[in-house]
Amino acid sequence: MSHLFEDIEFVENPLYEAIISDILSKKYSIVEDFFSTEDVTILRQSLLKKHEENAFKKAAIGNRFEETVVRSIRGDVILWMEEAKADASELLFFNKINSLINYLNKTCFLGILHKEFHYALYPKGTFYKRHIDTFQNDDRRKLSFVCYLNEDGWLPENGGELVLYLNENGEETEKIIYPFPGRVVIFESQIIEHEVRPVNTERLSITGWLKTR
Ligand SMILES: O=C(O)CCC(=O)C(=O)O
Ligand SMILES: [Fe+2]
Repeated sequence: MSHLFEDIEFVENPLYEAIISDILSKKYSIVEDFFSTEDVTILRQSLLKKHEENAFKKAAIGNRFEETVVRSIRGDVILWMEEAKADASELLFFNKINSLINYLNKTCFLGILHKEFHYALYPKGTFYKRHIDTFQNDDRRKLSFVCYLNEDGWLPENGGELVLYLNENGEETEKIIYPFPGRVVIFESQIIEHEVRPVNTERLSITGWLKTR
């Protein structure tokens, strides 16, 4: 039977395998250095340049078609990324994402057909209250993906922790995740409630979703 597989080019990727095994066992995965220090610097510069050009807008709740800006729920400003118009730094980002998606589709049959990503900047004093990443009218988001673009040396007192609310043996526990540069957090969009605690220092990231259909 082995000849059936001879034509399929497949190289096992230990990093992606670790992500898959985490998600299967605990619904989330934390990956250090998904992006190298150089990649993070390039992506941070891209974010800051676009922010200086006033391209960001206040983030809304609801999907792109039913948006309301509610500052008491979320205070970040965002800019949606367009792969078709990606510059060199964004291509670097999308190349890594596409490689991960291809791997997930080959190995897990997740059927990821679409993706959406935005830059996010949380000004001092802002937060994103506890929520889930899917909408009543749209359940296509399967995996949430957050990548932190902060400077090296992010301190716990800077705030801005991502808190995942997990259910361990019927009890709710909090998984506290600091937004260290290069760190990526991936979790099941339809299951994991989470929040961003108030930030004391501007906090930079790219957030996105891998979607079906
Ligand atoms: O920035 C983070 O850590 C999470 C952001 C988030 O939950 C969202 O944008 O839906
Ligand atoms: Fe979220």
